[in-house]
Amino acid sequence: MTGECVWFEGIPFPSMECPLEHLREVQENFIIKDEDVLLLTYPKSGTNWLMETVCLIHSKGDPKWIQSVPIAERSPWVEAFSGYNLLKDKEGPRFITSHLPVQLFPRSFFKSKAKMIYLIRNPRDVLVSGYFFWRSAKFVKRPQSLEQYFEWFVKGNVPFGSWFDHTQGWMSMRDKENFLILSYEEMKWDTRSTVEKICQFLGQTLEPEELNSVLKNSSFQVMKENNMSNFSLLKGQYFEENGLLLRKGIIGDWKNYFTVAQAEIFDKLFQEKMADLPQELFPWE
Ligand SMILES: Nc1ncnc2c1ncn2[C@@H]1O[C@H](COP(=O)(O)O)[C@@H](OP(=O)(O)O)[C@H]1O
Ligand SMILES: CCc1ccc(OS(=O)(=O)O)cc1
Repeated sequence: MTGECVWFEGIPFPSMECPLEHLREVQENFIIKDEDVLLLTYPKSGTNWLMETVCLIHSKGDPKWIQSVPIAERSPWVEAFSGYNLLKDKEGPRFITSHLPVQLFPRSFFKSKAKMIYLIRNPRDVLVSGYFFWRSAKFVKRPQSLEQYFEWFVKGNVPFGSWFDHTQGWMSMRDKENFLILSYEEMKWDTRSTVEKICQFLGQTLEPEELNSVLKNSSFQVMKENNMSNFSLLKGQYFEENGLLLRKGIIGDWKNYFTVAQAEIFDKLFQEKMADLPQELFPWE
């Protein structure tokens, strides 16, 4: 194990980019503007795919921006020290990414009209994706086995805390007109319709060939080869290995890893924790 997490309000955060004083500063003093677009996810839900898609929609399918500027500079993570510094002086509409749970998000946001997209994914696939990702990261407590990570995940003892609490928290915004919920699964099943939905939400129109270019340039294979988007620039400082962000990009990989007992524990937990939300919100269930 290298880095440990820092704990803020009962939740573990990556130690390197999210020191305690910084998380407090973000919550209390960062100003969200009405024209901002917020990309909100629990880690490993397809955050970077959504970022790439939104950037390409913004550039009307022209890949120049995504091929020349690192993804973390195009839509910085506000809770990351470096992201915050990029964002705070930026003029005009901003894309802002965040894994923060709703109760720790900048307070100014509750009074703003900023558009928010909350992307969810089957937590079982989130768990497996997270295991392979965090075990190579230098800035969190690394799991030694999937069995260990499963135990941590169901207790919420993983970076950014409990998936269940994160999802419950942000879902409380779901009746707001500036809040769009998407799922990784619908993005995979019908990427074109999902991109059209995002365009409509953002008030952006695309010509058919522009839409085709968005789809092509945000595809798994093209993103995997784009060094501005595949985290290869972070190898060394943040990660031991390359290729962990765009690992498989499929639905249902958890079935290759969970034991029968783990699948049963997870089903029970999901039912207990999410029973009060409409089940149509979770297309994988
Ligand atoms: N263009 C794309 N198409 C499909 N899946 C993508 C994708 N870009 C990233 N992903 C998947 O999203 C997950 C990473 O999520 P995040 O960006 O939130 O960290 C990874 O899942 P897997 O580890 O299951 O492959 C990754 O493969
Ligand atoms: C803010 C720190 C952080 C942690 C993990 C990240 O990767 S991913 O979004 O989960 O792929 C990015 C930033």
